[in-house]
Amino acid sequence: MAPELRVTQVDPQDREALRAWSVPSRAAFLQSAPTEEDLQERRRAVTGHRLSAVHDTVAGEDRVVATLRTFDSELTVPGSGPVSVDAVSTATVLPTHRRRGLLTRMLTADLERARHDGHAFAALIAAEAPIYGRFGFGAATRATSLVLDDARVRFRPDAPAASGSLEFVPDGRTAELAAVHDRTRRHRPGGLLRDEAWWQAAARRGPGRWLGHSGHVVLHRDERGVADGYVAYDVTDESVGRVPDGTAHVRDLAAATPAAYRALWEFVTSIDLVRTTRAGNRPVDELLPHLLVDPRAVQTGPVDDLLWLRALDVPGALAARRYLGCGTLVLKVVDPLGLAEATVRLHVAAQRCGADGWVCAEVTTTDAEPDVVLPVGELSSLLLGGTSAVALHAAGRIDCSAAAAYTLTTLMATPEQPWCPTWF
Ligand SMILES: CC(=O)SCCNC(=O)CCNC(=O)[C@H](O)C(C)(C)COP(=O)(O)OP(=O)(O)OC[C@H]1O[C@@H](n2cnc3c(N)ncnc32)[C@H](O)[C@@H]1OP(=O)(O)O
Repeated sequence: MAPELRVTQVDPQDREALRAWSVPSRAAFLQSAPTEEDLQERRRAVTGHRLSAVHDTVAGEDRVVATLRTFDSELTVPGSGPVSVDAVSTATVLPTHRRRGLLTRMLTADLERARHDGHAFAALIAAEAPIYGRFGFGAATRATSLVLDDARVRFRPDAPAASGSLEFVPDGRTAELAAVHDRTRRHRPGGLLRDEAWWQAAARRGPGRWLGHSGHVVLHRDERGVADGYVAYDVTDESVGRVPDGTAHVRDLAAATPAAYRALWEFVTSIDLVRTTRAGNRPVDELLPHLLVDPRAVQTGPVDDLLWLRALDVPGALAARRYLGCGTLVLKVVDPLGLAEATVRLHVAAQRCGADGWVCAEVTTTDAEPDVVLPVGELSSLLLGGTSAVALHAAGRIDCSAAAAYTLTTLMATPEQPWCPTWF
């Protein structure tokens, strides 16, 4: 980085500093300069976050030319619920300053800090797939889209029955939605904490927001009146003449019980004047097709990566999750940034089994000959159970025998595919 460039930390409560910080972050994401309202909202959203800025002198003035935002969050890992994670976002560089190493400088400094602060993981959503592998991140969750032909959606007689009740949620009333999400995000690997600021931002409307301009939220309650699911959806109308042709766009659907899951999908696919239901960012192993008489009423795809993970402490990351298989492997983890290099023995024995079937691993550093040599990004993409070690081995990305790749695949496997429904 050129000597005239300086890195500072920005206080979100400093109005002018936040305005200067917001210029590159909006320009790089192809948005216009921030309005007063944008700034107010941004301040609420980033309070308590770490904001880095790179400054340059441009036409004699000090200007922010690059940004990075990180904050402490929680990530659900297989079998053991949420663990702390360094969440990385708003990595932006003005187009006039790209490819001069500014992202590299900000991100490596933050990862070193996060490692020092005791985080075993960092996580981000990558704008483009080629950017973050060099920093030791690997794609750890995938997501897909669904298109439903509503007229063909009929539930099988053996599907869980819909019980309980449904109600529209008035704008801004997010407390019960937050409680439902908090219940559901703890079960599937890849779930992330949504804090109060996330829900405050969700309550506001506009283009690109959770609910867009004209979305609705419907809450499901069980028979005792406890909220256990919701669907947030937007509707567009493509009707021509008197032939109704509306589309419901599911923005978010969370269900803590099978009854809520069925009731919410049944509701959103049976709205009058709506013929098609679309849903984005859904898990790749969505249950819905299995519940239908005609599973082809649901068209699935394309599938894309979503959450990228980076182990910062290899023994800590392996010990944080639980396992369903058993076996022993020595893993040598290579790290391009030198932050998490380690050789560890991962031992999962059946007798360490918990009541729910998940097993704690014994993870010890060792100087034994490794069974598997792998880059930290590849390890990170295996950790939530969404990537096959057999596939990485076949692609030449991890160095081991076919038998060791198989053992690693069975050790890392999870009953449900990891999924992250939360953008940040
Ligand atoms: C977590 C998030 O916030 S994701 C959002 C990322 N931001 C965006 O997509 C907004 C638009 N893009 C940008 O602001 C910038 O181009 C950034 C942030 C992606 C990259 O910033 P830069 O300062 O240019 O990156 P930097 O110079 O440190 O590049 C490091 C390396 O990554 C490579 N790289 C950087 N961006 C990309 C990319 N989009 N595609 C492929 N390679 C890339 C560079 O070529 C360089 O490679 P090298 O070391 O082999 O020379």
